Amino acid sequence: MLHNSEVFFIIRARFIFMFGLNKLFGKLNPEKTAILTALSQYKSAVFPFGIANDWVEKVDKTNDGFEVHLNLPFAAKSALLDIEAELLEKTQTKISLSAEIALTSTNKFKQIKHIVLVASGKGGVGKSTSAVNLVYAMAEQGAKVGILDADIYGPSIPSLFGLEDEKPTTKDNKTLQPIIKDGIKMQSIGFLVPAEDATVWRGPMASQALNQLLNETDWGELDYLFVDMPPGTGDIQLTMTQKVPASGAVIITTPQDLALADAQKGIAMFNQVNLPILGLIENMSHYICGHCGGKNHVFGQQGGERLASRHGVPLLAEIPLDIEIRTHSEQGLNIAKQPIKATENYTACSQLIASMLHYQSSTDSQVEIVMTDD
Ligand SMILES: Nc1ncnc2c1ncn2[C@@H]1O[C@H](COP(=O)(O)OP(=O)(O)OP(=O)(O)O)[C@@H](O)[C@H]1O
Repeated sequence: MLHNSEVFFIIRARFIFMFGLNKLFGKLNPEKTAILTALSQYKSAVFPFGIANDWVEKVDKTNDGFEVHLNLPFAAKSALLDIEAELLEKTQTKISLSAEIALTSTNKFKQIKHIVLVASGKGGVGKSTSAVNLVYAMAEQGAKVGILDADIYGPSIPSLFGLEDEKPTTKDNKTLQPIIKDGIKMQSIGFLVPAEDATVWRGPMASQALNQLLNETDWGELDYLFVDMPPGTGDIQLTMTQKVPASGAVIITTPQDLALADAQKGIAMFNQVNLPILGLIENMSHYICGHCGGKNHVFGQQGGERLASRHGVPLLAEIPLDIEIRTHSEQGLNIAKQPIKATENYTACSQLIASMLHYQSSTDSQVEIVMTDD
């Protein structure tokens, strides 16, 4: 038997559904209703609750099907092809999707919706390379993205973007303009002081420098700002973590035991300050043989998976050890615009991060799906 609150929930849900449809189309139309139903039933790791009706901006009839425009509340534009394929299968109608990315979350800092820390317990595991490639992938999903190089002791953002000779400018003598490449805004101590000066900085100076770079850069509006943290889990990293109003952290590790042990310390550090861990990325996870296509687990197997499941955090990606990743990074190339296989990993990973940040901060979606039994 239904309880009062359940009856209320059902009436409310129906009201929202009907009102939403009427608002969109004036009068209900069976073909359009079927499209909305199919969209809401589409499920994937990135869209665990389907495509909500209120993300649908408009549905237009064309000569051979429909055009549907979405306002997606997180960056996942390249999922549209997959969604189109499922809609075709379900409705037997050709449906072309287009989308704008319009985050609904409130700003976490100034005009920045989300700040994501990219950390590693150990140096040299590919943290900066992964951070830069995630940023490229996220921008390709239609988001406004920035990256802050907090790796004060070894700033590598200028070289990974191929912008070593750039110098930030100021319009008002108070704030620095970020350097911009492919629409991505960036700031790094490496643009401001010679590398040898940065390496001698002590802890307080390092976290002060991070604060200044974050506060005194004119970031403008950003959906996601990634922070490339210094490697390690010591006091400096802890202080930095406490000073940045981040939404979550991503930890990069390799499958080696030593790296995994340090990644575990990273998990403990973020738990200590109650910062949600969005997931682990196992970098240099395996090597695909260029001759036979076989997978070689050069540094060990399933270490990232075991660590992730032990701590209840998602394993976001297993990125191969790939010569093209290294060469593209060394040349400062935008990996998301290159036709290389490894790009898929960063694309999938960036969508998962965007989705998790959305559902983590969206109270609306929780209100609609939670049912009480009192
Ligand atoms: N998946 C990969 N495949 C091949 N090479 C990689 C991969 N990831 C990173 N590398 C290479 O490994 C080296 C170290 O990467 P990177 O500088 O990103 O590590 P890091 O963890 O940021 O280091 P640091 O601790 O010094 O900040 C670089 O030469 C980079 O090109």
